[in-house]
Amino acid sequence: MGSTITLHDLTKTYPNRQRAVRQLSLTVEDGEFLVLLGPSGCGKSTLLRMIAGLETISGGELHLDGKIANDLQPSERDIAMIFQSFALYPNMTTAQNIGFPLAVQKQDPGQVTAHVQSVAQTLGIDHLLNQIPGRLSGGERQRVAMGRAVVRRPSVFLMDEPLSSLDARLRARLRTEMLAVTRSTGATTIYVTHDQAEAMALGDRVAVMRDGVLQQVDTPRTLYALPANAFVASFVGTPRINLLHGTVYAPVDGVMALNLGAQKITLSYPLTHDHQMLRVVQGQPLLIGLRPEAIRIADKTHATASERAMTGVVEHTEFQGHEALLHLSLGGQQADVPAQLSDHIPHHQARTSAADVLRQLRRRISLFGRHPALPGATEPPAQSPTRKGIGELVIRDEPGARHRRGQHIPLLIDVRNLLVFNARGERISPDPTQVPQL
Ligand SMILES: Nc1ncnc2c1ncn2[C@@H]1O[C@H](COP(=O)(O)OP(=O)(O)OP(=O)(O)O)[C@@H](O)[C@H]1O
Repeated sequence: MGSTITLHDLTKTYPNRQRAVRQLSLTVEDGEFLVLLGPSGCGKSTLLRMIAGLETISGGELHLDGKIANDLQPSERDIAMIFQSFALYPNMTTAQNIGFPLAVQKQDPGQVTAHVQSVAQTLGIDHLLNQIPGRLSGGERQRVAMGRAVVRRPSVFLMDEPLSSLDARLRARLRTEMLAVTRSTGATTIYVTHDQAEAMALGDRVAVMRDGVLQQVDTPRTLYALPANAFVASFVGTPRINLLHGTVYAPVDGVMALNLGAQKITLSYPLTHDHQMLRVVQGQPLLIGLRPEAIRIADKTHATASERAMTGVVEHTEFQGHEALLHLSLGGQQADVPAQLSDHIPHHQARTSAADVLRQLRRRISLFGRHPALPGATEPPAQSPTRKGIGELVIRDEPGARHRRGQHIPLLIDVRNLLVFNARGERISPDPTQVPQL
């Protein structure tokens, strides 16, 4: 059995006034495997340590199974923690290390031996029960550490980058084993990592943090397809999402398009509700997000109804074995992820509903008549891109393809896969987290 962990506005300010976690609210369901993901220093470990009781809570509330737990001692929380550098007792054998938590509880030695044997078997280390840690490999030591955490069947596992010191192959194998072991106990798990691939592979849900602030918590699929903001979009997925500066061009009596500098992407008609809404932000600086799979190399004669032709100029190719990454110039400008606004806690509730904004928008358009009078309408130029040295677009290519530097490549962009963020980086299309206000 696991526990439900609820955080209400959890905050940590260190004595040096470093605000490591800011008003973080989140519920981890009983038996869930939640991954905390974010760059180094974003507050993941601090959050985990507050839940474990190893760090005092500066503000907000921690609930375990509905009961406030802010001031419970670590030993009163029924939580096991596993770290990257988990210290095993160097003079104890594997069996003694695994059995230690039970021995401390003064359990019957016969039962302890049987229990240790069964845990070691599950983790594939039963042949190492008489070895001391110094004679074990990194992966084996980590399995022993896992065994020691599992043996007392806690209701919560907190894991802080437990595999980061291991090589890539062993990590991939151990993480699958770890997932299986925690699932078999039914415990609730919070797993910290800064490796997005690991997070996506493991998590029932993934909570993304930045500068102490929770950005989004969702299933890996939703996180990838509907990132709440440009930071999440660029943190999740390899190769990274392409972020380009762009504006909306929306003449009242013409075809709506996204202006990317030298080239444009016309939108599909009939416009989706989300694309209709983009009219509201006409002329405003936006970030256009294009995942590599939204773009393919093909001539416009092959375009489907939702694909638009563009031209890219090859800057360079990165060979990756199973694929190649092609860096291209579009004649646009690559955008950075906007800085976190200090104290900006993202809230995903729209102030006005999308339907309301669309109603107002239609009324305004009918008032303007046939004149493209909404502010900010500048028709995108249609220029041919030139090489700049650094491409702003990265797409996947066949590993055997031989594209020359400076070569013009025909591209098809699927407008159904466009992500649009406002200048603060909040997603406004599709399915806006912040409905653009008129
Ligand atoms: N004891 C402390 N005193 C003061 N500041 C601290 C302390 N521990 C951590 N910090 C600061 O709090 C912030 C969050 O640190 P934390 O270790 O929680 O981040 P993290 O996301 O786990 O990073 P990493 O992935 O590198 O372990 C950092 O700016 C860090 O320097």
